[in-house]
Amino acid sequence: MTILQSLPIIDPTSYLPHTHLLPSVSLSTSNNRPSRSETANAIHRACRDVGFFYLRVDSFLSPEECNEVVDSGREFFKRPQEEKELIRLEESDGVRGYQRLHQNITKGKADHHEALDLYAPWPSSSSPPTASESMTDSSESPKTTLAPLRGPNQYPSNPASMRHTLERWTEKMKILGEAVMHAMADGLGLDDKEWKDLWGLVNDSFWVMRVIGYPPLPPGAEGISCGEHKDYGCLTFLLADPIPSSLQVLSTSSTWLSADPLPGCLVVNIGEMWSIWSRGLYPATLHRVIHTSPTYRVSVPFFFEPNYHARVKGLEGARRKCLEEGREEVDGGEVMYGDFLLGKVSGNFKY
Ligand SMILES: O=C(O)CCC(=O)C(=O)O
Ligand SMILES: [Fe+2]
Repeated sequence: MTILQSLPIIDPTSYLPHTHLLPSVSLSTSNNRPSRSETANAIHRACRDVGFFYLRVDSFLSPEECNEVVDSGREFFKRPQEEKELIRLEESDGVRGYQRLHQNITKGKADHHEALDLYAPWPSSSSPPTASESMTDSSESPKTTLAPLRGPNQYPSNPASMRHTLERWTEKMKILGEAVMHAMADGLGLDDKEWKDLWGLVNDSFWVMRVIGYPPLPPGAEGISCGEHKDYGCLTFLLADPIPSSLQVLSTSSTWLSADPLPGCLVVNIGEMWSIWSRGLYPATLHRVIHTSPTYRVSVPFFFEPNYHARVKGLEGARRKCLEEGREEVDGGEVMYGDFLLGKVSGNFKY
């Protein structure tokens, strides 16, 4: 098995609509980028062998717009605690809004970070709550009458531009989501009809965005900045400030690799829904954050997820690919993404 010292770098330019490329990327320079088949093959290897990769986005995102997102988070976290608490989770549906330091729990342990969590608007066409969608019987339930995930997003008043900055970022991430999904479908060898079917499961993504602030871990303290976990959904696009050695990824060779930010790149990883679609060929990778450097760290993961009501199960194309590569397929069953997500978020916070 190859021991990877660092994460692969994938350039999705050939899958991005030309109209969305930066003006500085002329047709001639975009022709120097990898072809669709080169990108698709590279993404297949990255998803199969590592589960994490760098996505080179310098043809699509300017350094200024990336900095603006991180800077707005940094500004927000500097505001007085009482002001941040005005938009705490409990003011909405218990999952949208500001969470204070240690409010997020991973595997029973409090994480040393604060955050602002946002979700796609609740799908208007959806049916009334089912029993599995209610967490009102939990002793940990927030003091809110709104069912989880059904409340409004909450935006800070300071900085006032943050809402607009994050909404613009969301639109960009959705375009990137389509490009990377398409490259993955090609990498897996799906035909056109199979790609369209897959796209139909993510074309109204129930996305999630977190703006996370990490104070340094106190020296010698027990605890972790963000506990070891797999992401729940489809694809995570992580934008982080340049502080190295914070995010760590468990490689298939069982060593922790540092996924340090690279200029012009986002860090991307695949979540559990891709693990099911790919029949285990693309395992969702364990990762964690241990932030000991003395500088306050800001990261902004955008989770490009399936549609809320998408039914996710192993793809036929993945079965063919497993056979072709002589790999055993893993049956991950079938889940309704929204149910799966609710099961996860309802245990995430201490109120
Ligand atoms: O802050 C990071 O680098 C990663 C955060 C993360 O893994 C998550 O929120 O799922
Ligand atoms: Fe994560």
